[in-house]
Amino acid sequence: MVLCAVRRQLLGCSSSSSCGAWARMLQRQSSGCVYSSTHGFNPEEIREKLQAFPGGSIDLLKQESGVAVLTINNPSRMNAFSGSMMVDLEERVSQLESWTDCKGLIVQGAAGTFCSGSDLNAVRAISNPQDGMKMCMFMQNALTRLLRLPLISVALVEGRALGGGAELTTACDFRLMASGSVIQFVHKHMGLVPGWGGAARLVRIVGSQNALKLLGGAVKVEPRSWPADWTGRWSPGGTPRQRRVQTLCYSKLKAGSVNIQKDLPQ
Ligand SMILES: CCC(=O)SCCNC(=O)CCNC(=O)[C@H](O)C(C)(C)COP(=O)(O)OP(=O)(O)OC[C@H]1O[C@@H](n2cnc3c(N)ncnc32)[C@H](O)[C@@H]1OP(=O)(O)O
Repeated sequence: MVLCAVRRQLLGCSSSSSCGAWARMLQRQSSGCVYSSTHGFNPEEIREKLQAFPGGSIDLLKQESGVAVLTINNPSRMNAFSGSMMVDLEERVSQLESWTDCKGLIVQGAAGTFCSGSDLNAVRAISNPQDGMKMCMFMQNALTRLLRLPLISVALVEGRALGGGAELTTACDFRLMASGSVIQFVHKHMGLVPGWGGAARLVRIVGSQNALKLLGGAVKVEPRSWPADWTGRWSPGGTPRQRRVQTLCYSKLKAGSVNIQKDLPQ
């Protein structure tokens, strides 16, 4: 009962029926991967290969408020994803799937930057196309499950979100960018297409023409250069859902670890 009251307060519901409506609105398929054995995908096999490239971690902080914080933590490589971090991510998503009282998720990078994509050393070492494909399938599954969590998720972007880091931001409901931050799909500079499902998600967020510009031109997205629903500069009115996200972000700000006031409405 107490939990329901807290949930209602956070979601701004005035009655249990409107609370139920919110729950239904947020209801999304919380399981179900893109790739399974019917596609010849064996997660166990690729998990083992990824674990051979250690470094960094993906940390999950479950707060009593029901808001979780997922931190990409590999500062010596600008929070690039090592192989073991990919496996970590999948495990953290599983933990979030089973935490039924979780209402919100903030995805952030450690040490003032978001994520510089795949660890290039690991990418180079996974030298055959078959394993590269399996790694992409693995990350697409993990990020699809992240996006389908029945909660509100926000990518809090400080510093750079490059390559796979940019793709990760598209697996969240909203992106909130700190001053001076950049999201950039740098894949084309490396002769790559987004392998973590970011292109398909991007089309849904910004439309196909804008997605083509961002991907084909490796255009830098900066806090004030793109529409509000992309960079998180919400109008004071906003939709109810956007207001809930702002509430979540403000509580994060109050906790004191991120300084992004400049990009939020006063
Ligand atoms: C899914 C497909 C993908 O994600 S492909 C990967 C796409 N990402 C990239 O191409 C980003 C490559 N990195 C960079 O451009 C720069 O390091 C950025 C992030 C701009 C930071 O530049 P700067 O501030 O000058 O720092 P720096 O280059 O000295 O980097 C610090 C240390 O971090 C490392 N680092 C950075 N990014 C990665 C990465 N993706 N994989 C592996 N290591 C990375 C750098 O090598 C550097 O390490 P070290 O201090 O020289 O040992």
